Amino acid sequence: FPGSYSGLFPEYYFFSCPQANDIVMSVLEKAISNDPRLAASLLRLHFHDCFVQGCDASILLDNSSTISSEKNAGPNKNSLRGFEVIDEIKVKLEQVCPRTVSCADILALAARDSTVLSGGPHWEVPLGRRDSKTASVSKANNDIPKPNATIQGLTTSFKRKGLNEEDLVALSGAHTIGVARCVTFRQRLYNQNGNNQPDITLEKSFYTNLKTTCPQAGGDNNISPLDFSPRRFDNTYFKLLMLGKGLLNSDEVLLTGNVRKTMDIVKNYASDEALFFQQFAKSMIKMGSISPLTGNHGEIRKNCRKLN
Ligand code: HEM
Ligand SMILES: [Ca+2]
Ligand SMILES: [Ca+2]
Repeated sequence: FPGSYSGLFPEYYFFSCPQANDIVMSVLEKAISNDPRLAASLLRLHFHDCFVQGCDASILLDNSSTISSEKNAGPNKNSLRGFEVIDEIKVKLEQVCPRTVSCADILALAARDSTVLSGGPHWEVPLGRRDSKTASVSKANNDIPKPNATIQGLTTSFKRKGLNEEDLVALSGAHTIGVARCVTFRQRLYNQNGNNQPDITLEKSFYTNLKTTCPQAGGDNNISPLDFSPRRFDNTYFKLLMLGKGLLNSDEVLLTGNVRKTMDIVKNYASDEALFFQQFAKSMIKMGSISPLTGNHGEIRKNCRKLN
């Protein structure tokens, strides 16, 4: 069952590569101070990995004669970032502990460190994932939720991964950092229900401002922050949902989707940041445990972009 006990544990590299965690952190400290958005991009990479075939670094494989890269799937194309930093970490790890630390574990550590470096909670990352020998564009298209999803669509797609409403709301809180492109929220501004009307749950001044960033035609790649403190991992995201200032449809419906459970959780996180941090850490461990490859399954890639 996905999300249940996984065989992963934080001390996995205790003897084989005790420097692993420090190497990941030291590369990220530098990279994120040069480009703060990288924290958001790396957190998202781990999500888009885990939701497709499990946390197996399938997301990192480039096109080749045998691989059709997930990077070209709808939710990923022209959207994912951070691959070069993962490469940099992998090169350093191969120098110190060759063929030992998986790319899937690098993604999990990078997601945690990105959260910490942005001011969010710390958790011990269970380790021991191995890397896939396959990728799936079709699963990437099917299993990663869409920004115009309804609350039912979101709960269903998370349930399929063994994640409940609590996980859905807490993990959506990752949108406390980073940005989204106009194409991902345009529908809400101009044609929410096929009637050429905006989403009525959008707060008026927020709506007016968004229209200047995201015109009805053109400007597809113009970006807007997912919350008003897009470099700071805090609970502002949930406070904004309460004000009708969530950027994506999938954000706002956590409150307005008429599901009592998610609604109540949004309110709790908006008023209690510590509670959000605590649940975010728990849910990240759960998400990070989706169908890992262990034992003699998969491999430890030398280069995260290709099979050995
Ligand atoms: C609940 C369903 C979710 C949907 C529908 C969703 C959708 C999106 C979309 C459309 C974007 C903007 C992409 C673009 O402009 O190209 C985005 C950005 C982002 N997402 Fe999600 N997301 C969801 C859940 C998550 C989860 C679970 C995480 C991590 C735990 C996450 C982390 C992020 C981050 C950090 C960004 C900003 C990335 C950057 O600035 O580079 N999202 N998401
Ligand atoms: Ca994967
Ligand atoms: Ca924030």
